[in-house]
Amino acid sequence: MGALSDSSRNHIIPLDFASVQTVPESHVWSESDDEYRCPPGVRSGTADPCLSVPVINLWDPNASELIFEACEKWGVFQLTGHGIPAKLMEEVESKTQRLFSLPVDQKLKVLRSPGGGTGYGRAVISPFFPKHMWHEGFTIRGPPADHAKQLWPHDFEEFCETMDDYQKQMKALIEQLIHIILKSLNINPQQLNWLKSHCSGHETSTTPGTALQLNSYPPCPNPNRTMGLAQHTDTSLITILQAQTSGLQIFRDDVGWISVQPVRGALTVNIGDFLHVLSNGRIVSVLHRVVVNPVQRFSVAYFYAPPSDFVVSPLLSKALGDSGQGTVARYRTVTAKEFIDMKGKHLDRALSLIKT
Ligand SMILES: O=C(O)CCC(=O)C(=O)O
Ligand SMILES: [Fe+2]
Repeated sequence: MGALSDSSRNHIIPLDFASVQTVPESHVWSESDDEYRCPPGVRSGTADPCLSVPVINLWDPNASELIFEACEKWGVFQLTGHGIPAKLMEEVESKTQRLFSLPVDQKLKVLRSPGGGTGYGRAVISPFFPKHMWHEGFTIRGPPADHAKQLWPHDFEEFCETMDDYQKQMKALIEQLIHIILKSLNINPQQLNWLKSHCSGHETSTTPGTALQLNSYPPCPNPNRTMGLAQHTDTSLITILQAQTSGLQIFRDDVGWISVQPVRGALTVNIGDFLHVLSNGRIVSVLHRVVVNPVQRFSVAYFYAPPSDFVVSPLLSKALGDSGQGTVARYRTVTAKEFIDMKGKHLDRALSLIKT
């Protein structure tokens, strides 16, 4: 491997967390990094501890209204009654733990390649921040067999089966949620004609773009001076997160950072940029980050985006018109791929770059 690719590799390799006793300077987020810890003009620290993200049961007769209200006000909610078997959620969690518990030289066998979309490595948003994050990740797109065979040559099938099953169930749940939200917006779901397209496991320009992101936030000797995952919005229509431990915080303009206290068995549903644009800004694309605990934390995020060729623009409807937001498109038209590329170059400034 040449010198150039070695240095790009180094930008992807996470710290060997097991071998450090103190937090290295490269991972210390100080007061002067506050502009990265907090949106401009807002004090760091957390908001009213009594304020909490809505918890919605999908079986509630008013679930559709409650979901839409949460999307407009919060851009995030915890979902119970979602129908994902507890056993599958436990298996995904334990296989995630097993992966991150491997010795570092094993994990490096499946290192993400520079510019690549799958494998082990630092958060892809890392280059936008001055300090490194207390985090290691593993990204899966479609069947993870190639990487799993490298990690566990003799028993890779179980990992693949669990992750495949989970991805299928997440996809179906997100499509159900998108239907509910489009109905509330009075938008005909046929405008998104790829919804419920058959999942062959292989993505094309006409199938939804999906990814499963396994995250580990290792135990930290000085959690107050580190950042698990710096603030960002997701480049998805919807992201579904599974995590048993606290650490996720979401930002609300009117109150600041709020911790999401995981409800047992619930999944956290985050609205991403694409749904924000399709709703002409009516639905919030939630800004979020992860703070570090003294104990290790794992999370699993499933991202669902439109097909790369899909032309994304506000779907104006009477419902939007009624609120005065429907008559003028607040975002210009871009393909999903163009927007993803803009996000890769500009991160959270990408949305403002497509504002009309
Ligand atoms: O770990 C979490 O709770 C959040 C992860 C996340 O935001 C992401 O992977 O985009
Ligand atoms: Fe995220």
